[in-house]
Amino acid sequence: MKYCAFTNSRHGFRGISIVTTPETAADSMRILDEAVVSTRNESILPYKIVDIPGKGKGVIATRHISQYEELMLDYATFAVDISFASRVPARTGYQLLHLAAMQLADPASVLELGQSNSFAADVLENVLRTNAFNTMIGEVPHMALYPEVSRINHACKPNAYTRFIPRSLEVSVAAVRDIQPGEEITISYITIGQETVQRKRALEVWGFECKCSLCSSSQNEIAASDARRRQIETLRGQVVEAFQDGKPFQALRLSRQVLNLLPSEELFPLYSEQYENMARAYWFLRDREKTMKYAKMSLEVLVEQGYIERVTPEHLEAMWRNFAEGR
Ligand SMILES: C[S@@+](CC[C@H](N)C(=O)[O-])C[C@H]1O[C@@H](n2cnc3c(N)ncnc32)[C@H](O)[C@@H]1O
Repeated sequence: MKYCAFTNSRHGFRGISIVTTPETAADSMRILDEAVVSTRNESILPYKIVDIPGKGKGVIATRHISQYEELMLDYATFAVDISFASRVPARTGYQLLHLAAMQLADPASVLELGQSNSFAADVLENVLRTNAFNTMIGEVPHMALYPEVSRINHACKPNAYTRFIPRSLEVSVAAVRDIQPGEEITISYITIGQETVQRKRALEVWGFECKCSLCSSSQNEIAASDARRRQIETLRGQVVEAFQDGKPFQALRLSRQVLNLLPSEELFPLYSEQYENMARAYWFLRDREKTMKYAKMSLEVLVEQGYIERVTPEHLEAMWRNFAEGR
């Protein structure tokens, strides 16, 4: 398999270099050939990058940020085909990675990102292992670096979340809840809502011991949070079983219990799922009015969270289809 370093200086804030196959490059004209140029006024950004004790650099809010407000927009500057490392001899691989970085107008925007991986033999391998997010370019999995998002530390009860747009290798960060000036902005690097043991296991690939506020709280608080998370997971599973057993009233009751527990763990991304479950239950009970009410509530959460622009008849029809087909 042949890999090359392709660069487009007119992509996002800093241009982009992609180490990939010529086939993937040919399928990625939008990213590699078109100008996706964004400018911004740095002086009005609602955050700044600072040193955070015990975590290297991090991002803090410089003003109040409202729930679901978009607080950061970033573009991938560097991307590498995931199969590259296993298919190319190490030395050739490192050379190509460095060539790709040097083709950028500002190689330091990549080379100076955080490095905390103890197994990496090269600076760019370290940067990738410490900071990259998985993303698809066309149909092919790649690792991608978003220099500013890369400065956001992980928290197990994060106050922000990422929304990726693979088509343009763009990512935006929005607030899970209101964020106060001076508060550190955090995202979750792993699936949200897991208990301590599962989180530790999932974070092993990142190679750091989590020092977020939840993991640094007292044993009692950690145990209480774990118990609530366990209960939420159990109830979510029971909702699915209730539908499988044809028990919509039970599903309704369980979904309400999940909804009551979500705020204590700040698991706002799960609201939409539970409102959809309630719509599904009322659909089985042939209550058209309530089906519509909860279907709309489910979709309105997605609008607020910035995943869709508005609730359309097509969204609702897709939901009815899913209910009818048991999906
Ligand atoms: C994507 S980078 C985040 C920005 C990084 N702190 C920097 O200085 O550029 C990920 C690295 O930050 C550190 N980090 C992130 N979240 C952390 C946390 N909750 N506790 C301790 N270290 C953390 C770890 O070294 C991790 O490998």
